[in-house]
Order: sequence, then structure tokens, then C-alpha cells
Amino acid sequence: MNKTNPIGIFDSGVGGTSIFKEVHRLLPLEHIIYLADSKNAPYGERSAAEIMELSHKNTSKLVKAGCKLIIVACNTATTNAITYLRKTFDVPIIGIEPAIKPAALNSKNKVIGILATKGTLSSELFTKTSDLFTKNIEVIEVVGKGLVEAIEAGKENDPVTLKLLEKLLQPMLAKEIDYLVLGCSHYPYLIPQLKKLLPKKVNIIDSGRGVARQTKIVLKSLDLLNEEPQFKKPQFYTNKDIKVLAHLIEAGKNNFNVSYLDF
Ligand SMILES: N[C@H](CCC(=O)O)C(=O)O
Repeated sequence: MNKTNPIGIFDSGVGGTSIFKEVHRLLPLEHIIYLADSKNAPYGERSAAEIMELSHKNTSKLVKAGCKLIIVACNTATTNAITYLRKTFDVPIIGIEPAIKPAALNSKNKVIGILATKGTLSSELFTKTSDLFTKNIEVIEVVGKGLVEAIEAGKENDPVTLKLLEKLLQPMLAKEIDYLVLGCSHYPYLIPQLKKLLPKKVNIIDSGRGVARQTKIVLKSLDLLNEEPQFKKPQFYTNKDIKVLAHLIEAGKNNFNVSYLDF
């Protein structure tokens, strides 16, 4: 494998672009190929077998494109399929999981909230991690049903989305959480709306920076970190609508390539 080969990132749709941004910020010399499987979103309502099959399809595409490392920028795909992917593909694979550990360690109230998909919250991997770090912590888990669809449709500011968000936060507000963990890579696109609905003392955390840091560590350890000037623009492929994706990454302003691909 060559240092100049690309990093491959996939998500069930546009949400993983929140992870892409952190990786691109930390590793600007790396060429990145991003797959948005928006046609099959949301993954969070699918069975573990379906999530594995879709994750296999995406990883396979990126491996065939010569990617030197794959980032599963989807909590649902990571918690349901990463063990299988690592067994199946001979390429380093980095996943994303809800940042429960820092929230549990820093919570003063000892009450934290986790907003994630049904697929993530019901996975074995999530339950294991959560049990490990939340011994003396009350965890309020809420399935963000409908939020991925809203972001995929570019409706973050729609009154229906805001009402839904308000309803989903109710159980967490009632228990006075002081940390809200965003356990889905789509949700960082709702941070401005969440800030308006939550008291100031509530810290909102996601896993984007951690994934970027981990990517750098792994590439360095394998001597695969690119140090040459990079002239290739990040390439995004979607199998649905390019508009929302292009808007979220400000494609025009950033000079990123966004194309339609049937995958
Ligand atoms: N971005 C995915 C969304 C899952 C879905 O499509 O439901 C995640 O992090 O979980």
C-alpha cells in the first residue's frame, strides 16, 4: 500500500461528512473518498444482518478504489458490523462509537443523555461499552427516530424537526443531564438547534475529533501517513441527491467534488 493512496469514508448518508470535516482538518494532505449511502438510509431501523450487508458493500467499493484505510463514519454501522468488517477485509478499519467515556467521567450530576439510533442503542458493542463506563452514572438513552431522515432531507430548521427534537429531549431535561452524547454522525448538524433547546450547563459532545486523532495514530503506526503536497480534491459520491450533501460540506466554497454514483 502507498502513502498517497486515499482514505475511504462511508456513512449511511450525509451525516458522516461531520467526521470527514474533522479528518480533513487534521490531515489536510490526505486524499479522501467519501461514500454517502443515502439511498439506504436510515440504517438505524434495519436489522444487524442488513447493516452488515450494506457495510460490506460500501467497504468493498472503497477497498477496490485503493483506499489504504477505511473510516466507518456511522455509529450504527460500527456498533453492528465493525467486527465482521475487520475479519473480512485486509485493510485497517476505524469506527465511531458514542463518546460515553468522557461524558461519564466529567459529569457532575452523574446523569448523562445519549441520543442515537435504535440500531446503535440495541447493539451488543454499545451495551458493552456503556456498561464499562457508566457504573455510577444514570444514562438516559433516547432513540432519535426521524432525525436522520430530517437531515437527509436538509430540514434541520423545519418547525416539524424542532418540535421532534424538543419532544426527544424531554426525558433528558426531566432528569437534568449535564452531558448530551451525540451517538450518530448526522446529529452534529443539529447542534445549533440543540443549543437553543438545552440549558447552558449541558455539554454536547460527539466523536468526530477522536476519530480524526485515531486515524492519524493508525496511519503513523503503519507508516502510511501522507507527507507529500496533495492536489487531489476530496471526492464525495452519493447514490441519492447531491444537493443536501453539497450544501452540508459547502462544496462550492471548499472546492470539493460531489458526484452521483449508483452503488
Ligand atoms: N450516521 C449514522 C446514521 C444511522 C442511520 O442511518 O440511521 C450513525 O452514525 O448512526
